Amino acid sequence: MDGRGTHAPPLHKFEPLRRTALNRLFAAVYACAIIALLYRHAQTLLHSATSLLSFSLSLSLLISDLVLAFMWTGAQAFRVCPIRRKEFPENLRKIMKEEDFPGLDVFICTADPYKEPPMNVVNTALSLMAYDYPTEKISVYVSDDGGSSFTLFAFMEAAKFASHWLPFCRGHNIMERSPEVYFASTYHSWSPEIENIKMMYETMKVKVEHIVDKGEISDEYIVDSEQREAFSKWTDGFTRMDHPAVVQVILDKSKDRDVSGNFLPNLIYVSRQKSKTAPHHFKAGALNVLLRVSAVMTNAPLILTQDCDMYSNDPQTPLRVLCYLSDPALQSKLAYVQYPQRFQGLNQTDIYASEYKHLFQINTMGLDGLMGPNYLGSGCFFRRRAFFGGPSTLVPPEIPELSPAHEVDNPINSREILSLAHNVAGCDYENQTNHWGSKNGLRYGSLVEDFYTGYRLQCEGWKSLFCHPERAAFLGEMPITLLDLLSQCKRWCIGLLEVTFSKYNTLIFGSRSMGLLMGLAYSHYAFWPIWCIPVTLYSFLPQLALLNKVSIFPKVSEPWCFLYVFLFLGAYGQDFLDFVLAGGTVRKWWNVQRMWMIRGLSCYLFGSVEYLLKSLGISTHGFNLTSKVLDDEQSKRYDQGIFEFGVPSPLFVPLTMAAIINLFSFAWGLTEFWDNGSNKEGLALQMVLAGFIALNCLPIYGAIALRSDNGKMPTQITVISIFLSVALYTSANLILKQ
Ligand SMILES: O=c1ccn([C@@H]2O[C@H](COP(=O)(O)OP(=O)(O)O[C@H]3O[C@H](CO)[C@@H](O)[C@H](O)[C@H]3O)[C@@H](O)[C@H]2O)c(=O)[nH]1
Ligand SMILES: [Mn+2]
Repeated sequence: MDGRGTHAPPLHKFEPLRRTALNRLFAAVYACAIIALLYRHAQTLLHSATSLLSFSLSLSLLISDLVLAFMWTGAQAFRVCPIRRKEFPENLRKIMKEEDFPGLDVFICTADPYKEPPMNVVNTALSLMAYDYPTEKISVYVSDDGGSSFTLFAFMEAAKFASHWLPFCRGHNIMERSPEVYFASTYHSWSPEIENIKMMYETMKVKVEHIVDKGEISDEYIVDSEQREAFSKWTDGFTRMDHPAVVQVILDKSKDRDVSGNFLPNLIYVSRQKSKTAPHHFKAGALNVLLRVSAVMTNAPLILTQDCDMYSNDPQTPLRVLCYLSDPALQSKLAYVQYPQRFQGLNQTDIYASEYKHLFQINTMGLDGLMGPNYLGSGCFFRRRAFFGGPSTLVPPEIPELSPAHEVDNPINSREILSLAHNVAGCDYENQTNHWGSKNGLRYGSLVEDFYTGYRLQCEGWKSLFCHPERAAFLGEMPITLLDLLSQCKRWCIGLLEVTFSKYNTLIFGSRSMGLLMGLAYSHYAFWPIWCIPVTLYSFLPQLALLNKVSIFPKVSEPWCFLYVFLFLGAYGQDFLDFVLAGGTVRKWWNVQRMWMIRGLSCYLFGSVEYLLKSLGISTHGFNLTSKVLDDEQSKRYDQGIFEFGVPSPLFVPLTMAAIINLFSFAWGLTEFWDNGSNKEGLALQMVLAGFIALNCLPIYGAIALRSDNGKMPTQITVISIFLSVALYTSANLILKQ
């Protein structure tokens, strides 16, 4: 299983996870249980055909369980053969000379100087420029969709700072190469040298933040004519949605040196042309522009795509990638090596489950044993060639300069190169052919361009790999308010449905191109938002039935009851084990299952509805950027593990209604009939379910009734939810009491 022959030292290895055999056995047992359940549903449905009411009740339960069964089936693909890899970067230099390392073009995307403060973007860029990799092989391209001169200014400052920072990092062999993180950490000793570089950093930070606050770059900050010329592009008519392309070489590796005399990597600022009339395809469009601009300027065979908030936490990261890329056995079909997305600043029990451990770590290991993980948008090293057709069918770009095989022979700052770079960053450029976004580059048509692009590449026959070292390779940020998190998740849902309802449907097209298992795995995600169907139905139907003493689950004395208990405990239990074995804690797992319920009642639901409205042409939606700015008060509450509502958003309404109805039905059940009721046995499971959901809703009750801070549930939402709950209860009464 070694990556090399027997003589050379190994560069990587992998081993299947030990639980695989048990997983398969359990899947077989659980599948039988699901079939039994469906059989029972079919029976009840036939018997209930007499009354419309009981028929629709049974039908709703059947639909819910069909969705659950479908999602379960998809999830099995992740459990068939999960593997864990390990690489040995220390052996790399024994096999390869540094001169033979491939060039690396790093792409960083940013889109708004207010939601993504330039200093954060700069920190990310510096951490990547300081990789333990030959500097003359690195080029960092920053895509600024915010078209902000402040971001350009910040990078001009960062370039000066880099000439001190890069040699400093290498000299001291530090791990945290994001200056902000390094200076905030407390475990290094202090020396005059460190004090000095810290001062430099602070001065730069103050300057950049001052400019962003003030909203203009005053003359005193512009030091030379080159800078003046760069900023002169920001004329009066320049807005973020309408402006010409700006491509600015800030550092040129052929002439800029750091303070110790070594070359600095290339650093290029790109703000693609925008026009109100041309679609810009959000991040996918931005990355395609970088793909072309970088092709013209450096055309490195290796590309790292990175979100602006995901800084490097380990300078060896590109070396690990080389461990795979240099393996001739993998080379020909390997499109990308994906690192997991991991986050910093999450609170202790991760109340919003923003770690997405299943999505980013557990399931990805499962996919790794099949054809490879899906693309996660950030922390991913691509082979440039993968963007130009399948492994054996090259789809050449319209001009030879963009071809992955093209060798750049002009200096990046030459007039020819710059003019071509501006040309390929134009908003009409892609109209020449309609290959971009469909056959070349990142794929258009979905708000989750990462998921969609990885999927399409794998359908073309490309493979991918998951690289998951213990020390996080990158650390990023997740929203700290519930609304931000749910809005992000809603955007993902809309994007996923766009894939589901395209001609590249993951079940049909996906299974045909990649085989059933991969098709199912991708479908598990593409159909993600339909979780809202069972979650919503199970949060309301059994409870409303309970309030009317209508039994919808088997009696506790019936054998069928065991089936329900087994299905519930089996699913939750296996999920729990998966989570804990991947290093999670019990409290975190509890929060994950809670958030699953919350998302089912909010973003999955609203995402599906919004997608529907959009398909009918009633509304439109775009890429609402996740804010990376922290509010002090909110941060404090987040750190204490308190849910943040605060904003009156419709997303909170179904959730609050479910909280009210479950509590009410559970309490009513307890007091009304539990002592002397007639159908205790028939209603017991409904009681348990209502109790379980109410337990999950504890933070919501707190937010409604006990809190007075700004993050509590807004009164409007409480009032609306009570009103709607009463309406729901009354109509259920009328219908069920017929
Ligand atoms: O028009 C746009 C919109 C976004 N971005 C950039 O895209 C990145 C991701 O945006 P963010 O608001 O942080 O979205 P998230 O939901 O946190 O990102 C996740 O989901 C996205 C797909 O929805 C993927 O692109 C990301 O890689 C993945 O981390 C950021 O660097 C943005 O600057 C652009 O460059 N142009
Ligand atoms: Mn993000």
